[in-house]
Amino acid sequence: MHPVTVKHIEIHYQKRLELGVITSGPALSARNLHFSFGDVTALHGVDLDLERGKVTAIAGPNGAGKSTLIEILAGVRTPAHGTVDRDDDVALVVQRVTTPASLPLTVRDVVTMGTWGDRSGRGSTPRAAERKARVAEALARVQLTKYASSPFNALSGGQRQRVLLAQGIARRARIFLLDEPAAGLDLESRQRTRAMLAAEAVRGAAVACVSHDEESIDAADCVVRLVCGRRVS
Ligand SMILES: Nc1ncnc2c1ncn2[C@@H]1O[C@H](COP(=O)(O)OP(=O)(O)OP(=O)(O)O)[C@@H](O)[C@H]1O
Repeated sequence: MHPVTVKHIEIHYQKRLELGVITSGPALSARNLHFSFGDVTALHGVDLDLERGKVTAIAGPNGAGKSTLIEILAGVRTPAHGTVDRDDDVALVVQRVTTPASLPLTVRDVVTMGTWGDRSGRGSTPRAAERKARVAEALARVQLTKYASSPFNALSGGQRQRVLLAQGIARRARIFLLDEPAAGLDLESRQRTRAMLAAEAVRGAAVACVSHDEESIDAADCVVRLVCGRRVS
């Protein structure tokens, strides 16, 4: 298999846009978001749009409000003021996740959960054979096929984040929100993760990713910078 370069991805994306496979315009629009933890203001009047087919890096120093913003965009937290408009289903890839010891799930189980029900509003619940195919495809896309039968908790933090990414892929989510998917990863793993996210954008998803490392910020199509809960660029 040939390596997929950023140039390949850009050309592929342009073609899909020209062919109308990807529609332009934001998949998610947030306006005037405010949020506080008691006396601590985490977000102060933040606006942002996430475009289909693009990777947006959410950058800023520690405590700037990046995780809070991602959680509000995902609907996990409710803003004190402001609105989030989105049509599509969201896949949230959080930083640290484990399953309870009393609930021993395999990697395949966690990805399969992505195919349960139909939260996308784009059709009926997929049948068993389609669910199985989607899970296999999603695991292959995040390069975790060989771990399918492993206990979820036995994987590294970065691998577990990729399992959550695969869950979103299996669900056909069109918006991916990731909290520091590159944290603690080596250079090769960071590059691989960036390529996976770029590939989802090429397929028309809107991807937003909290990023600390400069390479990921430079590689993103758009950058949203927060400082002390305010958007500065
Ligand atoms: N559960 C909480 N209770 C109280 N304050 C909190 C809580 N979570 C976050 N905060 C505060 O809200 C502000 C924004 O935090 P947030 O985690 O969103 O920042 P961040 O940019 O993601 O930081 P980091 O880069 O360190 O992960 C910080 O001042 C933080 O101390």
